[in-house]
Amino acid sequence: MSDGSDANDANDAGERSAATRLAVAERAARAGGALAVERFRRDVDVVANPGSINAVTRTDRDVQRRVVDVVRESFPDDAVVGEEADAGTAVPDEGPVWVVDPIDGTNNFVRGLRTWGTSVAAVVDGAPVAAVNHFPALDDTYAVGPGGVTRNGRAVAVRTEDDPARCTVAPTVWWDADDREAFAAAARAVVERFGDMRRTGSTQATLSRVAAGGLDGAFTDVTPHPWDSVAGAFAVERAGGVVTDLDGEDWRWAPDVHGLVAASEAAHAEVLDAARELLAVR
Ligand SMILES: O=P(O)(O)OC[C@H]1O[C@](O)(COP(=O)(O)O)[C@@H](O)[C@@H]1O
Ligand SMILES: [Mg+2]
Repeated sequence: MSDGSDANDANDAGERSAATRLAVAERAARAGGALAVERFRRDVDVVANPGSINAVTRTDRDVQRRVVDVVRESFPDDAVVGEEADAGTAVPDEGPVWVVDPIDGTNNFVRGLRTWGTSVAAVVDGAPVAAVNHFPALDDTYAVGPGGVTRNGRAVAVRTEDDPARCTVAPTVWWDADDREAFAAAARAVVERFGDMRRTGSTQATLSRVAAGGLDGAFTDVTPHPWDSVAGAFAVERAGGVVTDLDGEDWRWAPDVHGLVAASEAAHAEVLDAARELLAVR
């Protein structure tokens, strides 16, 4: 009869591997962020989609290369899903993959606003095991792993406020120009239900702030890109929050997942109700 030690050994090995991946994610995000912050407000070169929400800078591309180089030093054979070229765009259900957004919040980066960061998540068999969202111009680094969530090395957790009038919620991810009724409905749902609203220009920053209690919740009814959402959603969940789709089912990135509702446990039901108001305008 087993004394359970095999299962314990497997758990230990899993945690060790998550801890290794977390260390690599942090090294990679810091290396990428260091390159970006050197150029911030000095050398910002938009190379695609100037003036648009989808602007791309030379730095986005260079940072992704640097992040991937650091990951490959330790995990040369793992797949990469990333916002810029030479990477996949969908998270596979099997195997290890690194989900990379070199600069989440490129528009803020271009305009000299500080809320942008480098996001690196390690996913194994479809589930995140470690992630880092590094915001060098803010000096904030969120790390998510077996031990929970830290910001600059100190543990953080979601807020416990359950009075919507004292909650601040963010409609996030962005709605295209022909989708402004949904955007307006999202904003209306927030201002009519909650104390206040925020929009940061970076979904990873928004989700990181939910994880750390700076915001009570965030939601969208669109399917986010994995690089905009996986690390931050994992942070919210590991910080004690709840992350679902628009049907209230556990959220996991998939190409057809319907929306994202990430909130503290105390606020999630109300944030989900707000998000579901968007069903009426579709
Ligand atoms: O939280 P907000 O203000 O809706 O910001 C959302 C924007 O942030 C982003 O995460 C920015 O992503 P990129 O800068 O990597 O393109 C997008 O999802 C979206 O355009
Ligand atoms: Mg992004």
